[in-house]
Amino acid sequence: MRDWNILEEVWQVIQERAEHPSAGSYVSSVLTHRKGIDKSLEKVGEEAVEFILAAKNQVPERTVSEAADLLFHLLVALQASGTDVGDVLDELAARRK
Ligand SMILES: N=c1c2ncn([C@@H]3O[C@H](COP(=O)(O)OP(=O)(O)OP(=O)(O)O)[C@@H](O)[C@H]3O)c2ncn1[C@@H]1O[C@H](COP(=O)(O)O)[C@@H](O)[C@H]1O
Repeated sequence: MRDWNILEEVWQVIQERAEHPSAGSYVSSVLTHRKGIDKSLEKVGEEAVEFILAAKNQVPERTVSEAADLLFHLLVALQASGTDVGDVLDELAARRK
């Protein structure tokens, strides 16, 4: 089974960027965007559509790449909305049958 720690690592970097915005950081640029949370939500929407198209058209490399974009932008949007990813994990765990 693959190591899922990368999701936690990326989440930690997103927290770090939120607490200490830095000039060259893409995450900081999204979190401090003039559109506010809308920028982050737009990215989730865009990447979801791109993922759907790649999967629907059965293009494996693009499906992987767009899924990574979607997961990344979902994590950024969780941060932008003040949601703790730990609560999302708890919710998934509570749904286990
Ligand atoms: N996983 C990612 C990641 N995936 C995509 N991107 C960036 O997302 C940007 C958006 O690309 P798009 O083509 O979708 O969009 P665009 O039209 O160019 O830009 P916008 O729509 O966002 O304005 C690109 O600049 C990519 O580099 C990412 N930027 C950062 N990360 C992770 O976040 C960490 C922190 O990054 P920084 O905040 O840049 O230090 C990195 O170490 C990575 O782990």
